[in-house]
Amino acid sequence: MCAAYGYHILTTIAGLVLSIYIVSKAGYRSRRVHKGLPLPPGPPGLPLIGNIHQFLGKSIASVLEQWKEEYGPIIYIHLFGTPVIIIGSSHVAKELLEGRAQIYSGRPNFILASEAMQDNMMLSFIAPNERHRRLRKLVDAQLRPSAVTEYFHPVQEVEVHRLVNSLIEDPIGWKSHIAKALASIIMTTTYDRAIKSGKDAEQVVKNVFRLNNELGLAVESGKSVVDFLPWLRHIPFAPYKAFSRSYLNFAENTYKSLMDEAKANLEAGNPARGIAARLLRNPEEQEASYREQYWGLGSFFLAGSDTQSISSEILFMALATHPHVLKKCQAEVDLVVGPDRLPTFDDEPSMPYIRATIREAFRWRPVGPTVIPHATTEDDEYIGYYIPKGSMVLPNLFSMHMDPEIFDDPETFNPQRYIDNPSLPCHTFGFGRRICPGRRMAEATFFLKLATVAWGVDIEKQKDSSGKEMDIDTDRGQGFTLGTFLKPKPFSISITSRSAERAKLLAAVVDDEGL
Ligand code: HEM
Repeated sequence: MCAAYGYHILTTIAGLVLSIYIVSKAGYRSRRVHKGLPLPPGPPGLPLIGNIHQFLGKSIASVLEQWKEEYGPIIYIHLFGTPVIIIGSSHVAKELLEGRAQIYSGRPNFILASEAMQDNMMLSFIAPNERHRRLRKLVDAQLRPSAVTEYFHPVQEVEVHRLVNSLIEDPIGWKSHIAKALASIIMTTTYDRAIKSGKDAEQVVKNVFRLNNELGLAVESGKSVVDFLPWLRHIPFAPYKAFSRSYLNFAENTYKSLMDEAKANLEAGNPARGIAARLLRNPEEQEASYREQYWGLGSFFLAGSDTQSISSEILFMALATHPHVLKKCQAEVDLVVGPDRLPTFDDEPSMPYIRATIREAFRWRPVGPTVIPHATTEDDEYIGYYIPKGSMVLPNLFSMHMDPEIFDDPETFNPQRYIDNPSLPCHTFGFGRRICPGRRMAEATFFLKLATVAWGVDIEKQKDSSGKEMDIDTDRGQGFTLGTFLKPKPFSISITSRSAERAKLLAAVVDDEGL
């Protein structure tokens, strides 16, 4: 990790020096006017580097929020001459990212994160080209609503039961139980490979962490100079190359060996219902090559694990700090389910408050406050402004989700707002043609998880040795770190079973379901 970061810094410094030389030769782009149209407003930048220095040492999200206050919901800046459009309102996001999806569904030129580190194989990072079409088709087909119900629900039920049982048996380890359960859902539904032992879980969670974390370093806006100065890739010993080669080998081996294992399992005649097995059983129906298939499934592993476990930590934080919300969830579950059975997916339509609580947690502290940047594939004009082709488009979810004109008292965690007005927006899963294809699967897991948690346990702030409640800082600046994801800083909670009878019933179900 440290070595990877070191390479990254070296790459950045080398890039900066070279960029100043090249850009000074070429002349930097000033605030352009095209066919008489101005660019959107924005903070003035410096010659050559643009606005990059304004992010140094600050959280990107807080800088963007401050700019929204000053310049409004659509802002223009540039980073080394690459135009960047920042969107700070739901209305503008819907008009552009959804209404004009044919122009706004590109991805920036992620030379480090996509080309060098992933050989342009990872769905989330590639431009809307033929490969993207094949991979998105494969992923959408496997995550369609009927597949989620048929293949995912049985696995989600078993894993959620095991999770809540582990929370009762070992409350201190709550975070690792969550990470393990969510990784296991992905591994079982994708590769028929449930995580059984603690050691197995540790290895999978470690792999996911490495894949996400190193990629995060490369994606954070403005950190990868080669993305803004593509000619740097022609320098033979550019230091980022060693780092990216090592990442690519690791990712390729991880995704390929998971698929190869699923293939061997199938060939051995073992029962297999996972996505890999479904693809492998019907090779003639697949447009995507074998390599594309294992990278396509790798996108579940990469995009579906940390996003869900960090969002779960946020949900638990919200429950521990808003006891009246947990009480209302418990009252709803008790009314619909009662004490003598566990919640099921069939209960979902009768549990609007549970659904609203999940949506509110996604709104309140979105795990990716700038989602994955989009890019424009054509020049465009919007409300009298010129939007250049090739702009990076950065949705600023904090400004959208905390807009006082849309949300009453937006900083307050209040699920009731989605009951009173179900059409209130929540953009945590992104936009338009690039919207998260795993959202239905994630929402299903979150429904059953919260319903079963509310059925089975109480979550409260932890008390210290003198019996005083320990503070949990929920402030999105102070209480969180923002790297690849918005992640709560460590906090302690107390988890206890609601009654001995419920704990016994749950343990018996887990026992029945086996490992
Ligand atoms: C709480 C859970 C999750 C959150 C908050 C989340 C959020 C996101 C966001 C914000 C994007 C980018 C959208 C955009 O560019 O507009 C995305 C893309 C993606 N997500 Fe998720 N995600 C979650 C779970 C999952 C799961 C469970 C899977 C798969 C099983 C998944 C697979 C993907 C893939 C493959 C993409 C790339 C789509 C593309 O670029 O065309 N995600 N996700």
